[in-house]
Amino acid sequence: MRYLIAANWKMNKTVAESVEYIEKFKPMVEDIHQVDIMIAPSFTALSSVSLELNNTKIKLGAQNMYHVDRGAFTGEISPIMLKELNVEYVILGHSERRHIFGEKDELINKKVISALEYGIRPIVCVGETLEERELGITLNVVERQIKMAFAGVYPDIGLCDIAYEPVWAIGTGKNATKEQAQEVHHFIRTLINELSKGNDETTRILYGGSVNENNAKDLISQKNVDGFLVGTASLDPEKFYKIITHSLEV
Ligand SMILES: O=C(CO)COP(=O)(O)O
Repeated sequence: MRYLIAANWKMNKTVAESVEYIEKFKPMVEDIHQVDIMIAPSFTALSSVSLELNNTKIKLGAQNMYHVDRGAFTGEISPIMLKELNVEYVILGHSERRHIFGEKDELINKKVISALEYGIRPIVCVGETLEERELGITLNVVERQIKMAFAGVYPDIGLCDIAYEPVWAIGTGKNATKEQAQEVHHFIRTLINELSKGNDETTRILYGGSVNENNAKDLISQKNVDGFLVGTASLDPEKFYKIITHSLEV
């Protein structure tokens, strides 16, 4: 399994700041070929970052998209607009989209289907809230989110990646322990194996939620942790680079 180490910059960095980051980061990872590296900047920086990443191995991602190719959808971004900028990955169903903007499983499913149609690889985010964890329903929540996100496309799960991001671990500095992560990742691996009838060999199950240069090695050493989706720590090229190098050590 080729790991994927992905940066989700969320609503951070202007165009100038994004370009400055990439110029610093590119030479740092020039000789790293063993893992896939992806960066998802803000929509306004996609075009400039796309040019910067030309002729590098670093992949470009978007943080969201709408599922329709054009039309009267004020404020939305379509898959053809992303394709034009060489976007290869799209983060879908992030908990901030679900909880702040009210995205439901049904909409996430439409977006997954659309991304696959346009050849953009979805990274589908799932994860429980603190309340759900305390109620002991973490695995039920993750199962529902996965079954609904991939409804109608189970045989194509291998064309997607999944990020397990417990909501209580995002931006809190309180990451899941390696045991907590492994338990859910193992559950997801078994579930997608069943759903896709064994077609999931290329699906990476990423962990996200307060990943940093100090906890990355412990987390990635777990059998079913196939990479990371990093928020805060990815905003600093040195920290993001360290997370990548730790994932080369396992
Ligand atoms: O939401 C995340 C990545 O998508 C994780 O964010 P943090 O790394 O800031 O906790």
